[in-house]
Amino acid sequence: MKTIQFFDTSLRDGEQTPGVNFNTAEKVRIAKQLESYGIDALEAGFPITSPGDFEAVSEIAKAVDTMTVVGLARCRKKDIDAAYEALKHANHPQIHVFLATSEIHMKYKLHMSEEEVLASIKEHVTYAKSLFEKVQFSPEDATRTEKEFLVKAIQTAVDAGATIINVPDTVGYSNPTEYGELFQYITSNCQNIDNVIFSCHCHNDLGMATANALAAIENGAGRVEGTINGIGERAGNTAIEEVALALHIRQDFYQAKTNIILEKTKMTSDLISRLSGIPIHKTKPIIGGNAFAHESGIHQDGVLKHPDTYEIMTPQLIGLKTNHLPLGKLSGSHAFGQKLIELGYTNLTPEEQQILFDEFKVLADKKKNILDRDIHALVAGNAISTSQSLELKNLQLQFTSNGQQAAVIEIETSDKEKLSDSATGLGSIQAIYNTINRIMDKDVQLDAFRIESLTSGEDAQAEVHVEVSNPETQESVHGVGIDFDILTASAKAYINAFSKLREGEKHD
Ligand SMILES: CC(=O)SCCNC(=O)CCNC(=O)[C@H](O)C(C)(C)COP(=O)(O)OP(=O)(O)OC[C@H]1O[C@@H](n2cnc3c(N)ncnc32)[C@H](O)[C@@H]1OP(=O)(O)O
Ligand SMILES: CC(C)C(=O)C(=O)O
Ligand SMILES: [Mg+2]
Repeated sequence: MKTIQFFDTSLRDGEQTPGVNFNTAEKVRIAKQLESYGIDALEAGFPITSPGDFEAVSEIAKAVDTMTVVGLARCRKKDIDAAYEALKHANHPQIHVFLATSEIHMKYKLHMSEEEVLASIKEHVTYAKSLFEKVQFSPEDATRTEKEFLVKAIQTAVDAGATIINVPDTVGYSNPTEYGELFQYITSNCQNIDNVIFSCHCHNDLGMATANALAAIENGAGRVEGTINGIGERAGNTAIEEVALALHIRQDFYQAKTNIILEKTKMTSDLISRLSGIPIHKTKPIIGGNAFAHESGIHQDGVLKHPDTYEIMTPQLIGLKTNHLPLGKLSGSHAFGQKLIELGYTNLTPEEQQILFDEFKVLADKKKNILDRDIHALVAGNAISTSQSLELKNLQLQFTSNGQQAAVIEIETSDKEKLSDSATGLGSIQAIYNTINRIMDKDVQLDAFRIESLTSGEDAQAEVHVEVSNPETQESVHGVGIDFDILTASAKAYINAFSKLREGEKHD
């Protein structure tokens, strides 16, 4: 089985992500993490670009032990000298020399002819080889380069001493079929390449960076360049964790292994995300927040019965503790029942569970994320409504911005009698409470009103507490109402208090 190497460029191409700027200490920390993650070679920077980049490459060179440390250089002697200086303390130094070979780049950017480009490659790779044992050459914009000329450029670099040839899809233009064929074309047309490692470097402009890297591997690439979380110039680079996991999970197909310690994937990804300030999209493969989350009922039921039904890898494989079954409107009774058990509601009868499940579905239609506290509230709310003799059946409000508010309310008694009426008030809550007073034909006194948000977010559930007293009997009761809507929760709390007053009257 072949071994595929990983060349990480999170600190060089990754730092070309607009807005990303790692300081030296952060870069050293990342380098150490990448070494422990099993990265074979780390492009620590482009030393000529600034004193800061030079210092970071030097510090990483000193800090890293077994991993190869790479410095980038244009085909300019001063760039190669700077890389040499920065890497002089590295245990395993490597230089990466590049020059664009596509007609567009040669004509408009470099203002160089094909002959000048070939001469520059020969001169600078030869010079790099006089200072470094490991020399990598990249024909920038290879995938838009005329193929015969690309082979000439690569052959020139190999003849001058390059032992690693990287084939960049600089602008993310290629697709897996073409990119794979390009590796076939290069390897069958270049000479003396027995000891040359071919490497791929893809950008994600058309969303094909991972697929292209895998196509390169299928066609002879022994090394993959990429970044953690796929950060990088424009739409980013190949995400190393995606290729590493694809090779692992589909070893049957790719017949390849890597040196990556997969269990460190999540912590490595988290570190890059934290220090780069680039959050990971929820649906990002492997490391996105939803990668191991199952929301729909049929999937949740399957995963509860056997995770393999809907998971091609375990969360533990990438260093996560567990998968996640978020509850939402598409969840089913199995997942809901499992959540009730997790939260300690183990004594519910099947009928009680069914009532709660029906209420949960109504809530989930209104609320995007159902949190544990929502379930607690649901159970608590249900306990309130099943124990009370009055239940809110309907509430309608008419709101005017500069006048009296009006409410129409229907209440059902435990004998299934429906009572309804309407009233106005200065505010919506006063209108609701005046209406309930009319329905109950009693003027009680509202002594206290308190509202709490049970969960966070715009769609949080509200819990309303009221203290109500009967002036005739001096009896004082506490009522509570829980609902997604504040005004409904307020009505429920008041009705709950009335239920208690009625209970008290019955017992007198
Ligand atoms: C595909 C990639 O990701 S390539 C890497 C991109 N990374 C960066 O650019 C890192 C940050 N860059 C920098 O700090 C600066 O661009 C530097 C220090 C590298 C160069 O700065 P300057 O000398 O001011 O030049 P500037 O960036 O404006 O222009 C680039 C010059 O390099 C030349 N050049 C570009 N690529 C190469 C190359 N591979 N070999 C030789 N010369 C090159 C350009 O033709 C241009 O030359 P010119 O000044 O003769 O026209
Ligand atoms: C420097 C080169 C390899 C590069 O980043 C690219 O071509 O995308
Ligand atoms: Mg690049």
